[in-house]
Amino acid sequence: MSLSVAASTQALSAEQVFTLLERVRQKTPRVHAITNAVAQSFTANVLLALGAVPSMTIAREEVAAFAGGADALLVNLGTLDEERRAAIPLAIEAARTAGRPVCVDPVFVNRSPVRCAYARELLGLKPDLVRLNPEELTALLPERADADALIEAGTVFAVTGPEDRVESCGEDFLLRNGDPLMSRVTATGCAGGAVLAAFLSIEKDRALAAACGLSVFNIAGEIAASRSGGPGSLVPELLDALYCLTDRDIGARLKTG
Ligand SMILES: Nc1ncnc2c1ncn2[C@@H]1O[C@H](COP(=O)(O)OP(=O)(O)OP(=O)(O)O)[C@@H](O)[C@H]1O
Ligand SMILES: Cc1ncsc1CCO
Ligand SMILES: [Mg+2]
Repeated sequence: MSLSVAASTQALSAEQVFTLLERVRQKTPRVHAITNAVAQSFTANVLLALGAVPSMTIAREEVAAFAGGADALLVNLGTLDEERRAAIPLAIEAARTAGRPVCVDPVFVNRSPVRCAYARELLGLKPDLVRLNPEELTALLPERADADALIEAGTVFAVTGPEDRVESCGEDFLLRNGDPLMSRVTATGCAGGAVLAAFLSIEKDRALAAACGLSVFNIAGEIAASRSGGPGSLVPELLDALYCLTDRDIGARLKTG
């Protein structure tokens, strides 16, 4: 399902992507990630390799302080247990009050009506960005008009898979970096959501931030795949590639438009 309400798909320059990556590295934003139990460690390591700082607590007594003091909030529904259900609205309210971007990853809403209903409530809070797969998008927003209304209200959608689309009320981006091996390691999408949160914290143009963040993550994934023999070695190679990523890497590999 395409969401596009914008006039055209924009190209992205390697300079734009590297400039935003450098801003992330210079600012070292803290991303508070309420993420699933499977993704936690990998997500924290991806943020550190990127040059950001992770915090991950889900304790209801502390989560507002952590989220309110962070530079961005990621809410991932992959293991939506009681503790996370309680923490998520507290964290969103704290991040909103502090004026920080809120990113939502509605993992597996296509597999659970209860989770889908919860995720729709979160959409009512107008997150800055929603990152998801096409199947999750179809389950979450079967009516095109509902998706369009959210986009018009300012939420950006980052739909990932073999190709990635960033859809917004301004510019749209079509991104073609990444490697199929990335989908053979769990939580690459989840960790990518944390990267997007970091980029949204340093750039007010959310669609541009999302496009640059996805490009950085997927170019690192491509480099990692070229150096690894399979999913096991992809993980450390991805962390190393993200940490070492240069303007030349981006210039040589960026595929957009
Ligand atoms: N076939 C592919 N070719 C290139 N890049 C891919 C491919 N499949 C996935 N990716 C990239 O890998 C990353 C993970 O995307 P994917 O859509 O698989 O996430 P996901 O299913 O939400 O993952 P998870 O839920 O396990 O975290 C994205 O950055 C995406 O662009
Ligand atoms: C495998 C799995 N199960 C719940 S979350 C998760 C990580 C990928 O989304
Ligand atoms: Mg996912």
